[in-house]
Amino acid sequence: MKTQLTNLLSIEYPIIQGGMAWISDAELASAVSNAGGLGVIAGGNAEKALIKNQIDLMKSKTNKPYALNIMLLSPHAEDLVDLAIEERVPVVITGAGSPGKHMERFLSAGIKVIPVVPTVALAKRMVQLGASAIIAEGTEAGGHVGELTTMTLVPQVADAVSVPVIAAGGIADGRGAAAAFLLGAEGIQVGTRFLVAKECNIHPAYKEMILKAKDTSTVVTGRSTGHPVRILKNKLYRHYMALEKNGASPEEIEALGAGALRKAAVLGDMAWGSVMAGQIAGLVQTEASAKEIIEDIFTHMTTVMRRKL
Ligand SMILES: O=C(O)COc1ccc(-c2c[nH]c(CNC(=O)Nc3ncc(Sc4ccccn4)s3)n2)cc1
Repeated sequence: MKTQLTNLLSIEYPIIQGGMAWISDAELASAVSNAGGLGVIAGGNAEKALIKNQIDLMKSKTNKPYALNIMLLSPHAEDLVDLAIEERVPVVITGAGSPGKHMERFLSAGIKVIPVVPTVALAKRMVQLGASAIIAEGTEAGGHVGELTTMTLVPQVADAVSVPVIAAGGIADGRGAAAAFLLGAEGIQVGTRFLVAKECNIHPAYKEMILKAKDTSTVVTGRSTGHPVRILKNKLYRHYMALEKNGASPEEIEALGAGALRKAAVLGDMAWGSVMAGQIAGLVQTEASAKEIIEDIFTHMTTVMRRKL
């Protein structure tokens, strides 16, 4: 399927795998890239050496395009900016902040930058700074989220910028993909459904929790600390709510989240880990390979579009 995004990135399908901290490693990313999408290695809060290993592994597993996702709240973000330039990473995706101060260095190194944004204003600012495309991520997404829904954010960003827009948040099958393209997107970003990809190395308990999730299984915590994050409801969530209700300080609440995502993804602690997932988790019912997931989404999308149009 050709779109402005597949042309820009030289990929076969207009799909980007969500860069999920502690989850999106070279095994998942290379499977997605080899299947024709854009595989993404997540920098998360990891140190430079660990991500360099993942980039080396990626280069050994695929010669297709891929991206490094740099989470700008990370204390190691500056190091990962250096690493992306040193390793000549083809695409950098940024999240949880504005990559403005790094844009010139990325562009000078020939790196395509695709910021994730939660608002039109940020999208316009990023394009002015030289972004090659924009991921407009709705509040339906897992992890760190803005306030606007995908349905409302995507068409407004598409009207506001001249570069390709990728829709993210709440997309897991052909219907979501069809909706995204009708809203003006040139591609989609999918995170939650790739959590149950066979090549995704999260703890089996995490996958089980995604497969059992319902429409109302997620909630956004941390609005009071300025870092709203969508997670599956569990004991950690109920403890967050009790702290917020009892007037705990933002520092106390933030402290609860430190290392909580690793606790969920690596250690499989579904009670006290931060089990990040999007609202579409309720639609994710079966495990499959990254290739099967990608082909299912676009086959389903073609069927839906033919039937409806
Ligand atoms: O600088 C400004 O004006 C504010 O700019 C932005 C504000 C928000 C965003 C944004 C929203 N969503 C995304 C992309 N998605 C994400 O970044 N999702 C994430 N999930 C888990 C993460 S790790 C984390 C994060 C917060 C607290 C604790 N841990 S990051 N970026 C992007 C830019």
